[in-house]
Order: sequence, then structure tokens, then C-alpha cells
Amino acid sequence: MHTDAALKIAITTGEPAGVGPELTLLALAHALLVEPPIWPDVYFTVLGDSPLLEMRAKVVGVDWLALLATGRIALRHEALSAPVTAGQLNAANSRYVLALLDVAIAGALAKSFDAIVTAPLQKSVINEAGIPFTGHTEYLAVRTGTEQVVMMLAGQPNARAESAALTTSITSTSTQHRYHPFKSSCRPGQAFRVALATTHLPLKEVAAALTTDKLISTLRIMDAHLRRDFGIKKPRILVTGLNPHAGEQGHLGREEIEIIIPALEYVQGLGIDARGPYPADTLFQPRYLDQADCVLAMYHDQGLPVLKYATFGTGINVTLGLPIIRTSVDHGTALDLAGTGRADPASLLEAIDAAVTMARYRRFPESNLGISV
Ligand SMILES: NC(=O)C1=CN([C@@H]2O[C@H](COP(=O)(O)OP(=O)(O)OC[C@H]3O[C@@H](n4cnc5c(N)ncnc54)[C@H](O)[C@@H]3O)[C@@H](O)[C@H]2O)C=CC1
Ligand SMILES: NCC(=O)COP(=O)(O)O
Repeated sequence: MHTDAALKIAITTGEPAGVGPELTLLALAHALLVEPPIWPDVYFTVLGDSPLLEMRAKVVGVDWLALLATGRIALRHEALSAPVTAGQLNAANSRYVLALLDVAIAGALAKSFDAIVTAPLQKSVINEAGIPFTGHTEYLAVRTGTEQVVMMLAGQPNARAESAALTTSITSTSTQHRYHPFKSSCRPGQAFRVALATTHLPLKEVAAALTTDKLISTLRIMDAHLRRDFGIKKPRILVTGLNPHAGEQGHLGREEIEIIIPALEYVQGLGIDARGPYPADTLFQPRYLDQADCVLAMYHDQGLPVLKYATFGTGINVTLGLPIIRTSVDHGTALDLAGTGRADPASLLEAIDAAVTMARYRRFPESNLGISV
């Protein structure tokens, strides 16, 4: 039975041919079919097609009825438009994928959900259905009427070993759980966080998309969220340059001088501890990262490969700047693994844990000790 104090989290199961449905089941089984359960005060609404979830539960060995019997999961059934074969995309189901998101977003805006957690979707197949779509991040901004959002990924570089142990234990509904996703021993300074000044756009459009105003608002959003959701009193943000060697004093590009440095000077005047621009090829080393709370990279493949090299499979993605809480996994649809039970739910567990923690902090700000990723 829900109480007013209980947190309510919506999980969208994403692309039906991908790993999202089975990872949702595996993550919830791992959290709820154990003793003691993880997140005892949290209720989940799973958004997806009911027969699909039942079928994937069988395939990956999760007892779906036992999960429902916990009383902590409500299924919000949305019907698929076409039958699904794991690993095979079908543009006919693109509207279904977006309908899951729309229901979750509307519920979060109406405060029926404290947070939404999204399993991965396939951006290409939505476009193939004739719907312009670049990602959850941009879609969430539009659907919530938010002018600017910031994509930030975060992870613990040392979490990989723990995740390996998880894969072998996850299908078991035994009372032991070997993996606790909330790594409370990890203080904010030990986490690796990378935010992006631009998100999903062709590389040739990146330079034109960077403006001083956009960087200023990006840094302001980051500073505010790192304080509020991550419990960091005075966040330090290190900002990359755009060009090789941060422009080599203007000889290899002028965006640093004309766009990035003016933005840094402006936000420093507001009391934000943002520094740079640093050459991206040498910034990602302990000497810099140990003194920082987050890196702001100028584009997707400047920052994320480094973060994913260190944390892939156990990291999270958070959309900053929204009026609602949204977290997600650090990986995609993994079509090659869909329906095999071999995909690792560790990142989804982390994403749920981060959503729970953020939601709890927003409800009870005095308890904010900092999210652990
Ligand atoms: N939040 C989201 O909805 C995201 C969606 N995507 C989308 O996913 C699609 C596929 O992207 P790719 O670049 O192929 O990346 P991917 O992450 O789906 O796959 C890359 C490699 O990592 C493996 N992998 C991914 N998740 C795994 C897991 N949980 N356990 C074990 N191995 C895993 C895959 O098997 C594959 O070998 C694209 O359409 C992309 O846009 C990508 C990232 C995030
Ligand atoms: N590589 C991260 C990514 O593509 C996240 O996309 P989305 O969360 O905006 O769908």
C-alpha cells in the first residue's frame, strides 16, 4: 500500500526489440526479490506492453508474477503496434516507444511520479518511422517546455568488478544479493562526471552550435544541479576547449578566445568555479580530475568515450535543467544481446538508484548528503 512518503518511480522500457524490457525485469527482480529489498520505500510503475514483458521475463528467468506480488510494481500497459522479435527493429513500434515516454513525462509533470528512469531506445528507427528524433534528452526538453537542458553522464571508475559479479547472480531470486547499487562509501569527489555543451548533432554543426550565452546557461544549470542533487557545496567544473590544444592561442581555431573564455569569465563573476578551457586530450588525467566535480566537454564524442572507457556498464545519464527528474542508462539498445539474458542490468540499477536518491533529496532537502555516483 502506498503512503504519502513513498517515492514513485516510472520506468519506460524503451525499444521493444532491444534490451530495455529484460533489463527492467532483471533490475527490479534484483532489487525487490531479495531480502532485505533495496529501496523499501519506493513504488515502481513499469511502462510497456504486458505480453512482451511476460515473454521476456520467461526468457531471462525472472518470475514476473512474484515481482507483481511484491505489491511494489504497477504495470502501465501500452500495446505494441506490431509483434516484436528480439534484436529486430520495426519502425511500426516507434509510436509505442514515444507513447511510453509521453505517459511518463505527463505523470512526472503531474507529480504522479517523483522521477522517470528510461531504458534505451533506438534513435534511428524512430526517424525511420518519419518522426524527427535525436534523443530522450532533446525530446524531454521539448515535451516539458524547457528551453535548455544539459546531458551529464556519471560513473565510478572502479565499479566494473562489482558489475561482473552481478551478471552471474542476477537471474536468481535467492535471498542473497551480491550487488548493492548505492555505493554510499563513494563521496562526490571520487565520481567521474562529464556534461556536454552540445548533444546529438553532426560533428560539422558543433562549432556553430556553441555560443557564449549557451555555455553560460549550461554552466549555471550544472552548478545548480551539482549543488542540489549531488550535495556538492561549491562544485568545480573543468571546461574543455573545442579545438586541438584548446586552439593553440588562436592558431588552431578561435572558439576558445571568442566563445568559451568569455563564458567562463562571466560565470566566474557569478561565483561559479568553472575553469579552462583545457586541451581535451590531456584534461582527463587524475591530476585534474581529482580536483574537480565535473568536466564540461564541447561535444558528445569528446567527453563520453573517456567516461565510458572508465565506467561503461555501470554509469548513468542524467538530464539536468528539467522540471522533472530523469535518469537513464549509459548504454544503448544492445540489439545483439536482446532476448539472451546476457545484458547487464548494472547501469539500470544505478540509474534507478540515482533517481530514487534525487527524488528523496528533493522531498527532504535536509537529508542531502550527495548522490553517490
Ligand atoms: N538512453 C538511450 O536511450 C540510449 C540509446 N542509444 C541508442 O542505442 C542504439 C545502439 O547504440 P550502440 O552505439 O550500438 O550502443 P550500445 O550501447 O547499444 O552497444 C554497444 C556495445 O555495448 C554492449 N552493451 C550495451 N549495453 C550492454 C549491457 N547492458 N550489458 C552488456 N553489454 C552491453 C552491446 O552489446 C554492444 O556490443 C543507438 O540507436 C543509440 O542511439 C545509445 C545510448 C543511450
Ligand atoms: N550517448 C548518450 C546518449 O545517446 C543518451 O541519449 P538520450 O538519453 O538523450 O536518449
